[in-house]
Amino acid sequence: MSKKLNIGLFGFGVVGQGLYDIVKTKNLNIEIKKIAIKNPDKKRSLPAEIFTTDRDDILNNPEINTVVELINDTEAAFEIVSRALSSGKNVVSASKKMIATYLNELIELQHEHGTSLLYEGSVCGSIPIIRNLEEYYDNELLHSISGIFNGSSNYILSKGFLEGLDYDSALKQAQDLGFAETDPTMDVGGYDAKYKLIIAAAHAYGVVVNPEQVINVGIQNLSANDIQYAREKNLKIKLVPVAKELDDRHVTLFVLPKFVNDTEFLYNVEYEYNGVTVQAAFADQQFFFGKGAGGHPTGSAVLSDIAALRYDYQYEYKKAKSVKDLRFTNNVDLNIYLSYQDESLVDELGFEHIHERFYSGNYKFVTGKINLQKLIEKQHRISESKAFVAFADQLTGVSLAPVKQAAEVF
Ligand SMILES: NC(=O)C1=CN([C@@H]2O[C@H](COP(=O)(O)OP(=O)(O)OC[C@H]3O[C@@H](n4cnc5c(N)ncnc54)[C@H](OP(=O)(O)O)[C@@H]3O)[C@@H](O)[C@H]2O)C=CC1
Ligand SMILES: N[C@@H](CC=O)C(=O)O
Repeated sequence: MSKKLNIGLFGFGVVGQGLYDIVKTKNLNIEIKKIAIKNPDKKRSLPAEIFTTDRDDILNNPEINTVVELINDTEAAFEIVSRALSSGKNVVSASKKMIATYLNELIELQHEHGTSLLYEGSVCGSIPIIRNLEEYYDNELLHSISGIFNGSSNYILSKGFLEGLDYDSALKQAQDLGFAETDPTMDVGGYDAKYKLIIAAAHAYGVVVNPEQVINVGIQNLSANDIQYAREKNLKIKLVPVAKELDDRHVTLFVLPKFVNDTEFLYNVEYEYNGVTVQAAFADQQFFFGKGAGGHPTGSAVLSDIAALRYDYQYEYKKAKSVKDLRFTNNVDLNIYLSYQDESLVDELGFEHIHERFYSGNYKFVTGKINLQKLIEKQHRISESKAFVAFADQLTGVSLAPVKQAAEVF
């Protein structure tokens, strides 16, 4: 018999309400006892007695054994989750920024207090990728994980590419549908996809990477010329996070827009759908597909975690224990496309090879091989000068850069 879960829920927005809708249709051995929210004056769909603005009503309540954290405030979420884990309560969270930022601390708290933190809903909404990376691929060597990890930016790209809708209107729709973050720069700037990538990489490779070390370039500077370039080559542009093992000691992570061709699974992933491509040594290529944003899809993943807690499920971070020598690096070479206005940017980026250069009126682009570290150094410059960068290759083309001779380094 599974144990009864008495839940204290933090957050009753898109995902909190979505979870509540699903829970009430089920006859599980779980009960939502109290819901903490921020604004006591907001109109709610449930009786006032269930709500509180005092987090202690949940955290200090001995009857509540499980906390579900679904709020949009990273620091408050970390405080709530830390206190819950430290006081013997298991936690389910979907707050990817909080989890990616504080993953080492959260792993430590679980070890120290013997409590469990599950977060399937934090990565690609309804797609069960974390538990698969943790359990199913436990003994598999994973060459790469990549995909579409952000529903809002994919929604905007699909609306533009398939329906010709302008960027601002498509973003407004993504916000109205509850897909976008409170600050949508998180979505369109590739931050949200990066947080999710970092969480996935911890389970796939056992490396916990500081978000500040990982480049994220978004879709804000995408122009009609870039879309036209893709169309003419029968390509689509998607925002793609990549984690790739380069050799048995190095793994790299980056988030860049990518040209995707029609033989790739991601080509047909549209709107708020997400997709995850796993390239494994023995299983070869596998693809996971599902809704990546929205109250009910995310609520379904949160509920699956809650149900797993009835049987005391915990992540073991198995790869972290088994793979000791793997290190994160940005010292990789990759092929990119850069469309730009400011000619000096191309020189500053120091391409290793230029494959193609094009000038016509106000549309200029270059394709070539570059060191990722160079892109990181010039990231602000690229964004300020309204240049657009995309990964223009397959993952097999991403390689560890040769170590420079001392004379070249200095
Ligand atoms: N929307 C989506 O599709 C997905 C969202 N997520 C993540 O889930 C989390 C919630 O997202 P979402 O539901 O969209 O956000 P919303 O903005 O819709 O809702 C946020 C909720 O958090 C509450 N809240 C904020 N601060 C506090 C606090 N200090 N104490 C208690 N409650 C607080 C708000 O209260 P009030 O109602 O009073 O304003 C609100 O109910 C975020 O971390 C998001 O990144 C993950 C996957 C998908
Ligand atoms: N803002 C996110 C919500 C889900 O994680 C997205 O658009 O994917």
